[in-house]
Amino acid sequence: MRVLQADEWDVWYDHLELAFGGVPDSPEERELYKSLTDVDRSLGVWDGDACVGSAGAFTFRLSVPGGALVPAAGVTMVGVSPVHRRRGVLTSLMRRQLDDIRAGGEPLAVLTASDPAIYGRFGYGPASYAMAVEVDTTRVRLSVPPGTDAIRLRLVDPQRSLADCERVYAALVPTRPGMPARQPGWERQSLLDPPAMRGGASPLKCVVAEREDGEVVGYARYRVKPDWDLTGSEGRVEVSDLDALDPAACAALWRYLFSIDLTWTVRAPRRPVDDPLLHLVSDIRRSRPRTRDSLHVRLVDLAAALEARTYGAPADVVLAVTDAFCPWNEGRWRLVVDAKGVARCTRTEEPADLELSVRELGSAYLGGITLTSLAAAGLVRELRPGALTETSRAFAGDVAPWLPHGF
Ligand SMILES: CC(=O)SCCNC(=O)CCNC(=O)[C@H](O)C(C)(C)COP(=O)(O)OP(=O)(O)OC[C@H]1O[C@@H](n2cnc3c(N)ncnc32)[C@H](O)[C@@H]1OP(=O)(O)O
Repeated sequence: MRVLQADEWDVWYDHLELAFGGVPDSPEERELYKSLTDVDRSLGVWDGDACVGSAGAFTFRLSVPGGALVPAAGVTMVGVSPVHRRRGVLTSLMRRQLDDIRAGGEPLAVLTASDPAIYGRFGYGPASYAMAVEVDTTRVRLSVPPGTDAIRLRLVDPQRSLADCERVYAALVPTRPGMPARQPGWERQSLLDPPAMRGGASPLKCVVAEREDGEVVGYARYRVKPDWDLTGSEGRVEVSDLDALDPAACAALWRYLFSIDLTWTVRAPRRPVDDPLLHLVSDIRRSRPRTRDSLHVRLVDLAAALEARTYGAPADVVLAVTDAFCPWNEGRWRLVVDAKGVARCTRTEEPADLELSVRELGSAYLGGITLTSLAAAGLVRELRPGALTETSRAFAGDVAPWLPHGF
């Protein structure tokens, strides 16, 4: 195993495509990910001159409860050759990678898992969910808040409107945990539009929502997939992004997407689980919400991570943490949260109030999964009566964490 050389990237990426089943990315996607790869953070495992294992990391800053942006390694491009699997190659990549992340001083590692069963053993816990909706717009109506009619919508070129949309995105990042602040080059990901990614739908379109003074306060990117049968048109709107800074802009964008001629369905595969849409639709059942795990979080430097976020209620608890893969986090930690929600986390010899693994702390970290619910599953143990409620209330957030794009 060794750090990748820049001129090995294509062989390394060919290996990764093979591990994922062998369907090549479009040239546009490949070029984008090549430009985004941080070669110095990419590991390759070689058998002779064949690449048989890979793992990479993007250098992200992730929003956490309270709005701070915390350095986080965005673990990515993990793959092991089909003929080298189940011999510990992934385990050795994870070992090296987490040691490197720790040495580099990032308190967090985050990833989206191809298979949710893979990463728990390495201390990652699912911390945010994504909701997919598929709304039958022939039967579901939207009720919109006052001010919606004052929003002006403009269909714009996705590329030319990018700066306005990025301003909206940047304003949202500190308001919702789990969003990566945009790093240079990543804005291109949302504009990726090779014909191979469209599945028969139109090229990517962009609609922006403006206030009366012309300020852009929201946008949606989408494609239209026409479909015709004997009864007429049954087209679909496929929403890839929708971000808005106020309720009126949000409602105006959804109302537009619901009303596109010749379409019957609006499909949005990656929405926050507390999306306002759920409260605007007349029929939540016919909006068919479904959830899945999204961002998995690993506390690499437990104390730094816990001090980097703020908390919703004061607390003074001792956590007994197990962490077999990163034993530097093991042991008892006293977490003291003051009235402003600011925490100090220090090692202690005092008796423990709660017992849990680093994985549960990762799950609760962004405020979307409660320690109480993890305790109900037997994953957190309360050793002092009252400590569970106290800690769970402190960790829980008001806004559901959300990862708006894959990586
Ligand atoms: C962040 C990302 O990039 S996610 C993408 C992950 N990559 C993929 O899914 C591509 C296809 N799959 C692969 O490349 C490989 O099978 C990998 C990377 C998932 C696993 O690599 P391997 O080298 O086989 O893993 P390794 O031998 O280290 O296994 C470690 C443990 O994880 C388990 N494991 C490995 N893959 C899986 C899985 N998909 N589901 C459940 N458990 C798994 C192994 O059984 C083993 O458990 P054990 O220690 O109890 O025996």
